[in-house]
Formats: sequence, C-alpha cells, structure tokens
Amino acid sequence: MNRMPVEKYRMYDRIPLTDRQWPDKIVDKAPIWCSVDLRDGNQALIEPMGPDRKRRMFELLVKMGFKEIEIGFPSASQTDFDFTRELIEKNMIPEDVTVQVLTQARPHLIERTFEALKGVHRAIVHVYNSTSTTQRRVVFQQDMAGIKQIAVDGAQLVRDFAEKNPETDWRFQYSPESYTQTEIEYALEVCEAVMDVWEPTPEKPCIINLPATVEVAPPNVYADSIEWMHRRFTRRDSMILSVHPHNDRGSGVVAAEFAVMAGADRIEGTLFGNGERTGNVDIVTLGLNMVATGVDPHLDFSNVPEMRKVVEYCNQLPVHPRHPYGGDLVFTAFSGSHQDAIKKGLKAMDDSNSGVWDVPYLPIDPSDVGASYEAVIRVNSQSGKGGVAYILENDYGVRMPRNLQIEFSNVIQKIADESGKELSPTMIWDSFQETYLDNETPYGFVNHITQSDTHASEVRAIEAKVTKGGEEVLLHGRGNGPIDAYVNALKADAGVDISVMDYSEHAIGEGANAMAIAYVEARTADGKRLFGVGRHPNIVTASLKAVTCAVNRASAL
Ligand SMILES: CC(=O)SCCNC(=O)CCNC(=O)[C@H](O)C(C)(C)COP(=O)(O)OP(=O)(O)OC[C@H]1O[C@@H](n2cnc3c(N)ncnc32)[C@H](O)[C@@H]1OP(=O)(O)O
Ligand SMILES: CC(C)C(=O)C(=O)O
Repeated sequence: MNRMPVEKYRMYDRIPLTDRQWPDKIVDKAPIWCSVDLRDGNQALIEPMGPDRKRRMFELLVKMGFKEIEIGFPSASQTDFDFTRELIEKNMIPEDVTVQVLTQARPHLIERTFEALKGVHRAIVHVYNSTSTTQRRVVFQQDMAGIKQIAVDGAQLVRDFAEKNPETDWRFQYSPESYTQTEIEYALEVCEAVMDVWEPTPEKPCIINLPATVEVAPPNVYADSIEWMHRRFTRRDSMILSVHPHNDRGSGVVAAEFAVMAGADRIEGTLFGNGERTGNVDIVTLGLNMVATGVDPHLDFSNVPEMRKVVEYCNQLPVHPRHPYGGDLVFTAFSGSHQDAIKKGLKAMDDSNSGVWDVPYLPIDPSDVGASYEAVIRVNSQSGKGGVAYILENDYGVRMPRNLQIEFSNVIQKIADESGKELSPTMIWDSFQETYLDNETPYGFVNHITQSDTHASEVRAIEAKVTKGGEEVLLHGRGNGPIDAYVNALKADAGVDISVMDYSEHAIGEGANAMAIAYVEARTADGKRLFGVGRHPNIVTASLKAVTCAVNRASAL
C-alpha cells in the first residue's frame, strides 16, 4: 500500500467562535435565491452557452420563480455583453426579476459593465477581488492594505457609475473572493471598507457575499465563519448577507444550509450544481430539502424532469442518475425489502387521510416533482415479491394473492438471475401470461354447461369442452358447484389429483373492457401447492380457466 503524501497539506483554520448559536437553529424559511447558472455555471462549461442556450436557461430560471439572476460577466466576453443587451433591449426581464452581473474590481471592466447595463430598470452590480492570503502573494503581490484598496476603489467606481446613470434602480454587491482562504478578521475589514464607500441603509441595503470559492473545510467551519461575520458587521441591518458555496469537499449543500442557520439571508447557486470544478451549491437539492421538511422554497420544482432536460441541454452536461431529487434513479427501488415497504407505505397513504407524506424510502412524493410512479419500482435479481406484485397491480391491474406473489416472484427471480439484467414491466407481464394465462398444455378451456343434478339440488353436473393435444374433447364431472364439478371432471381425465384450497377473484379494467381474473390455489396429492389463474369477461369462465391452469401446472410437476 502506498502512503498518501499528507504532509503536503495543511489543516484548515478554526474560527474563533466558542458560543456558536447556529447548531440549534433550523432552516424554516426560504432564503433569497440567486441563480448563478448563467455566470459561474457557464464559466465552468466545456463549451460556454451561446445566445440560444442562455435564453433557454434564463426562461427556465424565470419560470421557476428566481427573482435574482446573475446573467453573466459582460465585461469579460462579447457573448455575455450581447446577451445582457438583448435582455434589456428586447424587454425580456420581468418586472419582478433583478438581473445581476459580475465584474472584477478593475476600472476598464467596471466601465464596460455599466455600458452593458445601459437602460436596465434594475440591476445588481457584483464586484469582486480575491482577498486570500495566497492570492495576495502570488497573483496580486500586494499587502493587505493594497488588496483592500482594490476593493475600495472598485466600490467607489461602481458607485460613481451608478450615480451617473440614475434612471436605473442600482443595487451593489461585493464578494471578497476566496473568502474561505482569507483571514476572517481581514475579510471583515475589507467588507466594512466597501460598505463605508457604499453607505447602505436599511431601505437600500447592499449585498455582501461571502463565497466558499473553494470549499476547504467542513461545513460547520463555514457556518462558524458566517455566524462570526453576521455578529460583527457594523451595518448588519443595511446589508443582505449572501453565501456562495462551492462543493470541493462534497458538502456544498450542507454548507449552505448551515450558513442560513448561522445568519445568511441569501444563497447563490446553480441548478443541479453545475459550476467551477465540483460545482456550485445545488439549488434543486437545497430547495427540495426544504420541501421535504415542510418549508416552502418559493421556487417551483413541480416538473424536475423537464428542468433537467433544459439544464442538460444548456450545460451540455448530464445530470447524474443518482443526483438528489433530480436523477433518473432516485425514486427507484430495485431491492426487494425496499419495494415491499414502499408498496405497503403507498397503500397505507391511500388508506389514510392524514395528508402527511410517510412512505418508507421515499423522502418526498415523486409526483410532487413530476416524477412518475412507474420509475419507483423496478425489478432485477435483487427484487422480491413486493416489487413484482406492485408492477403487476400498478401497470396491469392484477392484484395477486400473497401466496401467488411468492410463487410468481420465484419465476421472475429465476429469469433475472439467469439474465443478470433488469426486467421491464412488459417482460414481467409476458412471463405472467406465459406461466398462467396462456398455459393451455395439456388442457385448454373452451366452454361449459352446468346443470343441477336431478337427485340432489346442491350437486351440480358440468359438461366442459376443452382442447387436449389440439383436439376438442368433452369432459363430465359432478360436484357441489361448477368449480368442484370441473375439478372432478379434469381429475378423472388427467389423472391428476388436486384439491382447491383457496379461491379469489376481482375485476380488472372498466366498462365494456372489464374482465374478471380468478386465482385458484390448489394442493396436489403429495402436498405441493400451486396456483392457477384465469381471465375472462365471465366470472365463472375465469374460474374454470384458473382451474385448468392449475391442473396443467400440476401435470407438469
Ligand atoms: C471565483 C470566480 O469565479 S471569479 C470569476 C471568474 N470568471 C472569469 O474569470 C471569467 C471571465 N474572465 C475573463 O474573461 C478574463 O479573466 C477577464 C476579462 C476578466 C480579465 O482578463 P485579463 O485582463 O486578460 O486577465 P486574466 O484573465 O489573465 O486575469 C488575471 C489578471 O487579472 C487580475 N485580477 C484578477 N482578479 C482581479 C480583481 N478582482 N481585481 C483586479 N484585478 C484582478 C490579476 O491580478 C491578473 O493581472 P495581471 O494580468 O496584471 O497579472
Ligand atoms: C465571484 C465569486 C462570488 C465567485 O464566483 C466565487 O467566489 O466562487
């Protein structure tokens, strides 16, 4: 085994906060959401979005209910500049939506940013510079005062341009980029300096965004840092505290949730978590975590499959099948015990009127997010009777008695083990038909006539026409009802001794297409139990077909 070179890496800094309050808080209301799909998401794409993909993404975000959307970095690329102009000139920004654009704290870029925004009704100008210890040294080669000055100068320029364009309702946002790799006291000092320039008020607050540009510590440390800042900002009532988690350690979602518990008002993220490296925080997961705990996210997630299609088109990146809430497989159970519990849970939900979702293994109702129930239970060699029964009932209306579920699941298990593949509902149905409904060897039921026995009214005589080896033959029997009489007729002819232990039937389909399906559980002379199943518009005929099937199956033992 090779030893990992751990000496190359450093432990993260702890935040000097001993009386932290956030662990006792809960997320009980939606934050202000800001989508950065069109900027941070876009800048991480192999092929950045062109105008068409940008438009599609913007329309989706608006439709979902985002009120703040970072539409790009217009000073950095002509595509972003043109898209900003198109939205403004074609009046495509709804009145209740504020667009946001990013710029570095550099004069020529700020100037170009305001050019791009000319004539917009409302906009957030988001200015940033990295404050991190390492970037101060290697990128900017400046000390703390120098880096703070970049921020202050940028903030001043933004204010100056805004004042020169009073027709727009401007809002300002500042990010100490690489905040999580910046000394926390210094990050606070820089943000305070920016606010000294902007002079925000409770009526006109600015946004201070504290990004986990790189997620370098566990989410509790990010939360500590947010609470630490939240408690120290001198103009807390005049600012919106925003967070922008990335997902380098895989805990971006938790980081965002903890940050809200720690005092953040706003979250920047993307749909399904596209973004630099391992991505931005995923707003789909965040929002649906809220839904799953009874909190209204104020975003519309009612058609996640459609959202996923648009996002995959715009980003040209697939959403992982296991992606929380949105992946293709996330509401699917293959394993038997899960399927059994889901089936029982769904039935219990149907039977109760509580209205509170409580189904094992399904944190939310798939139908709430536009996912179909067909996807819930899928069958392979790990599945059990519950899953097979669920599919037959759900897709074909067949409500097998419990013992038949066990019997038929063995048939399916054998097929699944042999193929090693998933069995589709059609394959399961075909196998059910082949095993039971189409089982006509050696006997195929054709029709029958019953008569009361002249000597004893409780005894019935049956004459049944069946096929046997392709030939039609007439069988005669007597019993205390048509089933008993027919069993006796077949027994005599086939020499197979079975007795009927249980019988049930129900209707499938409706109206003119309604049929009866009958289940006969039979026992052979040597004590084996097996089922016969028959289906026909007439109940008695369905029962006799079920008996025929049981006898055929017993003959094959
Ligand atoms: C964490 C984030 O996601 S931040 C957003 C990042 N997004 C992007 O960078 C996407 C678009 N970016 C671009 O197209 C380009 O980087 C531009 C147009 C912004 C700048 O282009 P260029 O001027 O050619 O610089 P380049 O891309 O090499 O960036 C590095 C330069 O910017 C300077 N710089 C970087 N950030 C800032 C800042 N916030 N304020 C001032 N200067 C900065 C660096 O010091 C460096 O300067 P140097 O060339 O004098 O050494
Ligand atoms: C510009 C900032 C907010 C950013 O994208 C980041 O830090 O990841």
